[in-house]
Amino acid sequence: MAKLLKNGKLLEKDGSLQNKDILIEQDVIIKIESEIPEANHEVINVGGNIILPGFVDLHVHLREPGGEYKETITTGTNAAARGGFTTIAAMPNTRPVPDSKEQLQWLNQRIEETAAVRVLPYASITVRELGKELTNFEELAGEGAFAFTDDGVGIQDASMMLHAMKEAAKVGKAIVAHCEENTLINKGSVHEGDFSERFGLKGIPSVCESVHIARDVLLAEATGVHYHVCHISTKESVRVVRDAKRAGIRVTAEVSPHHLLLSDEDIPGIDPNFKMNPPLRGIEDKKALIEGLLDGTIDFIATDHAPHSEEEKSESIELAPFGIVGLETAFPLLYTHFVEKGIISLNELVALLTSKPCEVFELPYGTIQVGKKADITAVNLDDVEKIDPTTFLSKGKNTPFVNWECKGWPVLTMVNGEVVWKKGGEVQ
Ligand SMILES: NC(=O)N[C@@H](CC(=O)O)C(=O)O
Ligand SMILES: [Zn+2]
Ligand SMILES: [Zn+2]
Repeated sequence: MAKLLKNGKLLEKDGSLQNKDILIEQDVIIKIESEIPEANHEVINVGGNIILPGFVDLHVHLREPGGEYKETITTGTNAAARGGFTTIAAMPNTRPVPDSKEQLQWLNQRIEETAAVRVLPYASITVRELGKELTNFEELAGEGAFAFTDDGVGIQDASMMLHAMKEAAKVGKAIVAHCEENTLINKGSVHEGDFSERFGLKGIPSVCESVHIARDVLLAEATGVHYHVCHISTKESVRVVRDAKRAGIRVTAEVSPHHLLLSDEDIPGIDPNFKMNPPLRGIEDKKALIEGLLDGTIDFIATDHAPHSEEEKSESIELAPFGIVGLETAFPLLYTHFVEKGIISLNELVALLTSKPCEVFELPYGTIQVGKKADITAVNLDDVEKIDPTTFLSKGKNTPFVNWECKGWPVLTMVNGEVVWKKGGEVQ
């Protein structure tokens, strides 16, 4: 039976909201009109809420295999569905790492059996992400690797990166880079700046990230590969990416909601729920990230959802792992702090979470159109709620945004024509 989404308001390109019904046959949108008769369709009433393309998050840690106590493919994708995300890309810093055909086959099978939303698996650049030996890019691409990354660690060796880029270019895949120079980390757990000085903590300097980006854009120029920068965080990094784009180098970048919303000035005290990699930088960095997002230097937003157990996050600031969760709070936070405050339009925010990442990685998702997959998120823009980690479907409760009051919460998420989540918490 075809499904009919009724009573939804579609966000048009000019920013206006139009009452539209959407007819879905199997997993595809077959008709969008102001009034489609109910006939014998299965009617899904979206109750006057706004209808958006399902959100796309190309930077998510699902932790399975090996870290199931932090998150599983099931819990992580349920969290994605609750956050309105219909397609996510899974980072490979798992145990084992998807660095071989067999591991990637296993992962794809597991995704097929247990994921609530579409999951695109990354493969690693180096074997076990150890930075010593390249993986077999051709084999991994053949097995459906979305792109290549060693997220969690930087590629230290320039010649390793050069060879990785050449291999990635050959198979037509991107190199997605966690940029961190090990000799500059300084054993820090926060940004090297006012906060680290005030609290007498070791700090990670901005150059720890930006020197890798500067090196890599030149390597990207030499190889012609699509080079994508993960979780960009410093003003110098933004400048390097801007200049590289101007020079015609094929570089793209993502930024996380937390780096757009917070700087080290906002850290209330020593608290591992404010510890992530890269760290929250200075206020000038935050401003540069927003400016970079507005002028197109930064291409899209990705959460870097990084769940950890409460036990791990209760360790000292030095010992607690880096990372915070993001899937269930991204849209309400960004809507409240950027759209409601008039910094960007709703259309722009939605594009940064949907069509932009899809354009960058040539994915056929991220828009609501006849003939496309029915990946749809309905959002109640008037709903005001406080962020409460005890309600998260993610196993990870590690967020710095506890009790933040936000407006604009997802109410229904559909992937491939199937409702996978509905407000009230019930997972479909
Ligand atoms: N971002 C983080 O702070 N942590 C990530 C690793 C990463 O994204 O580099 C993790 O896997 O926990
Ligand atoms: Zn990373
Ligand atoms: Zn990450």
